[in-house]
Amino acid sequence: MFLPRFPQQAALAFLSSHLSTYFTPSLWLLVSLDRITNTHSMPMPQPPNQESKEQEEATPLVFDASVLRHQLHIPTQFIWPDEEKANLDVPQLLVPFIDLRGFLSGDPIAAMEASRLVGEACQKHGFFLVLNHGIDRQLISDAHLFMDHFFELPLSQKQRAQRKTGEHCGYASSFTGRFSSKLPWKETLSFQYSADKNSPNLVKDYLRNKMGEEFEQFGKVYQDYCEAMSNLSLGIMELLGMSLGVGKAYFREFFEGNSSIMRLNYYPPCQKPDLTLGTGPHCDPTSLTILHQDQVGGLQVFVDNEWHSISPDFNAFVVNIGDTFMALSNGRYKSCLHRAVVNSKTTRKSLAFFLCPRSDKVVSPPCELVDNLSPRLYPDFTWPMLLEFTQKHYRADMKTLETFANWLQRKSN
Ligand SMILES: C=C1C[C@]23C[C@@]1(O)CC[C@H]2[C@]1(C)CCC[C@@](C)(C(=O)O)[C@H]1[C@@H]3C(=O)O
Ligand SMILES: O=C(O)CCC(=O)C(=O)O
Ligand SMILES: [Fe+2]
Repeated sequence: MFLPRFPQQAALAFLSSHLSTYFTPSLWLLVSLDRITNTHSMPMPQPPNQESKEQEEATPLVFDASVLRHQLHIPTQFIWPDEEKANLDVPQLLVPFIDLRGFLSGDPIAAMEASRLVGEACQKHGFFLVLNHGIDRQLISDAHLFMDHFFELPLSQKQRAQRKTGEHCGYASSFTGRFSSKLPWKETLSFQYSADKNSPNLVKDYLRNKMGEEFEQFGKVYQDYCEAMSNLSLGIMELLGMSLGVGKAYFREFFEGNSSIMRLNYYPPCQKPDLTLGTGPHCDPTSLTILHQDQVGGLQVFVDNEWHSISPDFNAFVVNIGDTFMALSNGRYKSCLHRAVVNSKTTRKSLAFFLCPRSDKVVSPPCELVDNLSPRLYPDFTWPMLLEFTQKHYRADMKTLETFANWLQRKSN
């Protein structure tokens, strides 16, 4: 557990300056060499898990689903250990369907009821579904359609947007250059969205610049989709604030001008779906995830010591709490372990919007959520600090927040 040792602001200033020193390019090189040679000579605590080392050692291998599909044996890097292997036939999770129609039209009674249901789900496992969310059906269909166009392009064209090591945006094919084992059976395209008024076309410009002029329309669809997701998440933040007793404006204001991540997940069919995983078990390090899955199904959530599925529903978004919101709520609301399984017949797609605070926002719970009975569980941090942790030091899993908090604490000692 985190025990504050300094006044909070001082601790944060100390940690951020330490972190930025740690990552100046020349020092970063030293740190990398230090990791490779394992001499541990740097005065900083070492990153806590395997992945930083894996990132150095990964043997690039190309994930080309159209080739792999015809092989009898899948490469060993894609085979997950027995204790993590997928079970495709699991019971369904009982998650509440929360109808947002009344809340979105300003009905205070409907808002109270929606916030009660949201609060109940977030204390238990952090997953719920929203219906009548006000997002245009055509926009959702277009977002899926343009995903098909993108992922069906030849590899060389998708690689125009190739994601570089240490970066979280771009096209990644199974993370073959990033990790060397437990590779996910998927391709992804991720990009940054900003709700800041000064960056109204970030998504559109990024996609057009990377992919070419002919991707103008493609960029527009995802620009609009991200904007719609950002607005929906601010509404959900009102419900979360009401349910936690801090008022509806608190978290909405915290996430205004958010700097979020949009990710397109594309899972090709796999001849051995019981040996592999599309996305490994993890808790999202981000604040709130709004997911739209196609009709195929594959999302599983670990509740009451058992994996459960969440069935697809075109009319619903799956919403879940991430580690950053768990820290903001001082542990009241749970960020829950989940994964995505693949199947042998059909490609599966999902659209994930990861709400993240603006980079200068300090993640620190409101005073109403801290008292003698509920002391601070996590140190102050900013989202870029946690993001950097997941991209350079630690492969996100079920323990990301705990490991990050301990890492920060050791750094501050
Ligand atoms: C900040 C992030 C890291 C990952 C993407 C995301 O934007 C949110 C979730 C993270 C992830 C999906 C959790 C599972 C492992 C991971 C490597 C993946 O399979 O995609 C994670 C993402 C990452 O790029 O590190
Ligand atoms: O594809 C899915 O259903 C889940 C993906 C996921 O958990 C993620 O991208 O963080
Ligand atoms: Fe996730």
